[in-house]
Amino acid sequence: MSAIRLDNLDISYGDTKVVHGVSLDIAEGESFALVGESGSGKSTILRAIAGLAPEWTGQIEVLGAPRSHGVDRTVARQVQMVFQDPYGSLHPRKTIDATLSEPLTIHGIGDRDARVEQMLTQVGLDRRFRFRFPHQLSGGQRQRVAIARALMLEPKVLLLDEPTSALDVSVQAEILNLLKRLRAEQGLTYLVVTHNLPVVSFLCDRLAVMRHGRIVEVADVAQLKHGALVEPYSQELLAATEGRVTA
Ligand SMILES: Nc1ncnc2c1ncn2[C@@H]1O[C@H](COP(=O)(O)OP(=O)(O)OP(=O)(O)O)[C@@H](O)[C@H]1O
Repeated sequence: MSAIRLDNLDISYGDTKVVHGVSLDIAEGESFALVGESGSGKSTILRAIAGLAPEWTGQIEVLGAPRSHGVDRTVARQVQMVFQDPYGSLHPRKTIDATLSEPLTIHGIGDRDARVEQMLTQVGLDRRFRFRFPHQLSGGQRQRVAIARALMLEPKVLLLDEPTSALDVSVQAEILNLLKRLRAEQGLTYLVVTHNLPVVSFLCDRLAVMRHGRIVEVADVAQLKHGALVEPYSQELLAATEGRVTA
């Protein structure tokens, strides 16, 4: 089954259409990247799938079911988003415990203490972090909390929007390793937005290159690794990022 299927998706902000006719089929368990220049609509696609960009036409299917516009509780349990900036995405006055418990409370799920502790362990955080506030954590630890929060409802799909680009280079590798391990352990599907082609090579199976709100090319990561992207714009992107480790 497809984890995510987009068919002829157009997305607008007010009168401005920023995504044009995007169609994609991402298999369950696959890790798929959206790459391309700034403003090409990558994050907007994630937001539409998550229900955060309501002005769209076309079709969005999540695990075989068409999604409606706006917030959808069923989809929220299946698909969760992780943002670039873990400081901005965590509530500064909530303890890690409160942040991780909240989705369970909203969805009426019990056994909260055990689930929070288990999740902290899964993302490699000591239990003593549980009653700390975000400002008492490092950037990498905060991103681990953001990932933990996204996983509390045991979703099948994670939408990862530049998940490592706000972090120090040394910490980026730790978070990428964590994401790789979690995917393998839990059979997760990833849809990753990144500027960073080495991240795509490390974490993903396929990629779509976007420009001006359209998909230019879909390729396997093997093609990326061998510099064998076909379209001229994809080649430009490859040349521009060659030798660069971070975005
Ligand atoms: N909330 C918003 N209201 C109006 N326009 C927006 C909004 N968010 C994004 N846009 C516009 O939509 C277009 C696509 O933005 P989007 O953030 O999806 O691009 P992106 O490819 O993810 O870029 P980046 O890599 O810089 O994050 C851009 O032209 C942007 O200015």
